[in-house]
Amino acid sequence: MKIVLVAAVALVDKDGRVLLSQRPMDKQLGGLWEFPGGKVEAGERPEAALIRELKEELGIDVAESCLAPLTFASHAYEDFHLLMPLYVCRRWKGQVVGAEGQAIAWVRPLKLKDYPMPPADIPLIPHLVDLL
Ligand SMILES: Nc1nc2c([nH]c(=O)n2[C@@H]2O[C@H](COP(=O)(O)OP(=O)(O)OP(=O)(O)O)[C@@H](O)[C@H]2O)c(=O)[nH]1
Ligand SMILES: [Mg+2]
Repeated sequence: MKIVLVAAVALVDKDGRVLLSQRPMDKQLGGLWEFPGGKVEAGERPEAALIRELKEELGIDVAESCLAPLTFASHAYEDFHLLMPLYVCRRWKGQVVGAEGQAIAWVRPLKLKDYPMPPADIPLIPHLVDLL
């Protein structure tokens, strides 16, 4: 089984809300709400991948020192195994926008369950509820 490494982040605002981003309808798991991030490219560090994806997807600048590891997802999809470290970040530069046209939402931890998420993400929610 191919292991795919994806770096993701829970951006947390001053009110303790978490940012979710809606996957484009035409992609795998389209329409589901996910943590921003993406695939780590060959030779790339996960933190660098995340900083790159945050710029591309949300238009913000994040310093590596502001990425704190929280937990990870390990999930068997039909065609690959997802290994996804989840960081927490409370500081960034710029205004968070759906830079690729996607919907975004700031969500209170206890409301995360109201947003349909990929199966790999479900076990991550209690960690955020505990933290926040
Ligand atoms: N970013 C992100 N990906 C997730 C989450 N949960 C989850 O199962 N995934 C899966 O991890 C993979 C990440 O792929 P992606 O499509 O976001 O990758 P990417 O941003 O590099 O985009 P691209 O491959 O279209 O360039 C997808 O298979 C996606 O379904 C999540 O919370 N955030
Ligand atoms: Mg992505």
